[in-house]
Amino acid sequence: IKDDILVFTVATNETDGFERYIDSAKKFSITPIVLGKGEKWKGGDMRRLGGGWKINLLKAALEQYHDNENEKIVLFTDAYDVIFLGQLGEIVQRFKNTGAQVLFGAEPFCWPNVELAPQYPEVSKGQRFLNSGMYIGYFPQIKNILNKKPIEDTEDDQLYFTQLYLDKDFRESQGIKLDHLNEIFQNMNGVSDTLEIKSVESKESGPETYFLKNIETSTEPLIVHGNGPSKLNLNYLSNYLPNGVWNSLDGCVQCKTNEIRLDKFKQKQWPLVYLALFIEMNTPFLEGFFKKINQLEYPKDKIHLFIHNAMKFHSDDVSSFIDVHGHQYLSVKQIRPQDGTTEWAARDLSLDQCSLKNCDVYFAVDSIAHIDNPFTLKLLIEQNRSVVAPMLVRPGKAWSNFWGSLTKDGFYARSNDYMDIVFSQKKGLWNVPFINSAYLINATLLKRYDRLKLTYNAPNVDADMAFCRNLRDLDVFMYVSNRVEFGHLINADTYDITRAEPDMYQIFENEQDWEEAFIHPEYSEHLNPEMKERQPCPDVYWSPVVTRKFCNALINMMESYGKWSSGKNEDERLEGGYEAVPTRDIHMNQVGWESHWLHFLQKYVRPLQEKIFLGYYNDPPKSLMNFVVRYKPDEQPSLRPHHDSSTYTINIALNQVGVDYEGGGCHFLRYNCSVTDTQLGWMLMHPGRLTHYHEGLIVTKGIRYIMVSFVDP
Ligand SMILES: O=C(O)CCC(=O)C(=O)O
Ligand SMILES: [Fe+2]
Repeated sequence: IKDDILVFTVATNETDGFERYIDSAKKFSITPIVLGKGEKWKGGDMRRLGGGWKINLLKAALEQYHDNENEKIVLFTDAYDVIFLGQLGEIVQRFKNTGAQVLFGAEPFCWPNVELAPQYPEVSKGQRFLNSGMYIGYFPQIKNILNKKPIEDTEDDQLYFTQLYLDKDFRESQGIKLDHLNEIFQNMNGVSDTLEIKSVESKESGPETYFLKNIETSTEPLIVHGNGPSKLNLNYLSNYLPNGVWNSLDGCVQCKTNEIRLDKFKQKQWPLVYLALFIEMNTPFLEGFFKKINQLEYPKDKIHLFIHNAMKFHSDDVSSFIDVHGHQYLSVKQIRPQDGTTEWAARDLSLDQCSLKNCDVYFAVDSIAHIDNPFTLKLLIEQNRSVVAPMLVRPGKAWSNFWGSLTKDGFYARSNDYMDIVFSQKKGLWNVPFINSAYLINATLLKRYDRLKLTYNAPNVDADMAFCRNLRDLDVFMYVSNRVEFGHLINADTYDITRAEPDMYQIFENEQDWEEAFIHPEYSEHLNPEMKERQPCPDVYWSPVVTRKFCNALINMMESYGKWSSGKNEDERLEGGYEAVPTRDIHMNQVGWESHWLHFLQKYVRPLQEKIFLGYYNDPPKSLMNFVVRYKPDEQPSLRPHHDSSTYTINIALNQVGVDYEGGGCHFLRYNCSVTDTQLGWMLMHPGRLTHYHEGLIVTKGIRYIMVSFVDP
């Protein structure tokens, strides 16, 4: 016969923790009776004392049952920080095996009154002290315990049970025992280190099975309680437990519950979004940032836009984005650097604005967060969680927008699975203690908690640290998703805005973005051996390498620096102090861009060279002469015939013939062949000596700029 068993819990709010509790119960077909639902919590401050109310609620709930139901079993657990890991039948079986009439969970701390510790019976193994978050017992004994003496709602329930347990006569008369070895109940506080998530391979080809193992007591507990500070450890466990929420075959299974599908609705009915952008630091590639914001696949007339820009340097970027795209949004609110608003105040304000506009979701994106996947906003909404962040990582690095774990004082710590998640070896929806840079918040949260509770403001901590701490305190789960790729993080650490064209200097720190901005979109096709390079003159090869943005930036770098050489033979920049065929130029090292240029040579020019001049390898290529030449009718309009001191020379056109200047080009005397229709961003590559005696043709109007390198001199 089926055991007659009642499962009770107390939960006033349907928090994320409560939902998780219920989900875990459902997995094992357990239907807890939820006491206190919708009521105002009367049990005092749970972080210190209180909880007497839980006793009173259960006492009242049990009144409807008859006293003679001797075989009825009552199981009580907390809700927000508890998950079931096993079948009720198994729980009851193990309970019966203990021989106890009532079994409480045990923990390593004598709490709330440590002075009672000596009164506890000693144990040789496991946990010595009573914890009241989980207990199981026969109905009559449970009733006896609950009715033993009155307790105020705000008095401490654990103290109540502790006192009864320490009364030896009462304890023995009611058959009260503690689950010292965690056969059923695992309270985590203080013993998280002894807990391991284990998995066993399936015998068939199915996914592996997960269970919790206490390696100290060698037990596999059936209900786990992340009491006190251990609730973050429980959050970590619950990414894998109970079995079935995640496995390596199917990825995340649990993440599919409660999802919504926006395509089922007309766009008019899609959630109203409050999109809040934050530029709190000078940020490389902000243009790319805005481009990706603009490309989000979501109706702009369903988006209120908010921008806090704290950086004067970016004022023009922000204005031009708003000028061009602002009108498409439902509304635009802008806070400028001159307004002097602090980060936390701006963030708090944006939450208030979201509520004011009656938004359904709030989406914060910081300037370092590049949302490359245009479906990100839609996917995050469809994920339908209280708070969910798209995982963003610095490309190739372990630096991301979430923390897997926290130190005791709330700083960064790495979880066991952090690297697996960051490098997407494991994909899923992960409950983590800290997120930043980009995240979606369900606006019902903003309605539920006032700005005192849900604020970015706290003394001596960063805004995002303060906010995440508040979320943790409110039992709001923060998820980070790497179910698909969403985007990446910009590294702003070395960004030096005192330079002209600071983005150009980011070739090392933000390679991917640098490439996107500055490398010609057709460049990579030209690496293909099948692709024949254009050859305007014998052994002069012609390929696209850099973008217009690159060309403009390089010219601007040089013109801002402004110290063009005199064009005389004497040149103190050179080792020999002498240049036989001088140009008016500026060297890369004069603008602090030599190492960047050499990297460009190695990464982008060398592969083309290896394809074009077969059998010549020199990696990394060397080059002492890297410079931008300026030809001007009234300055130096041309360059007389010469050889270059190079194995091969590259010559990139930085501006456009017929538009920016007239005349110009490069003439190869041996072949009587000229390249005069040079293309902006395209590179000429030719041998430097012997066969390729050449000259720079006369510029008759405007200014011609080229970028020249003598490679492998
Ligand atoms: O003007 C040109 O395209 C040729 C420049 C050149 O040969 C050089 O700078 O060495
Ligand atoms: Fe030359």
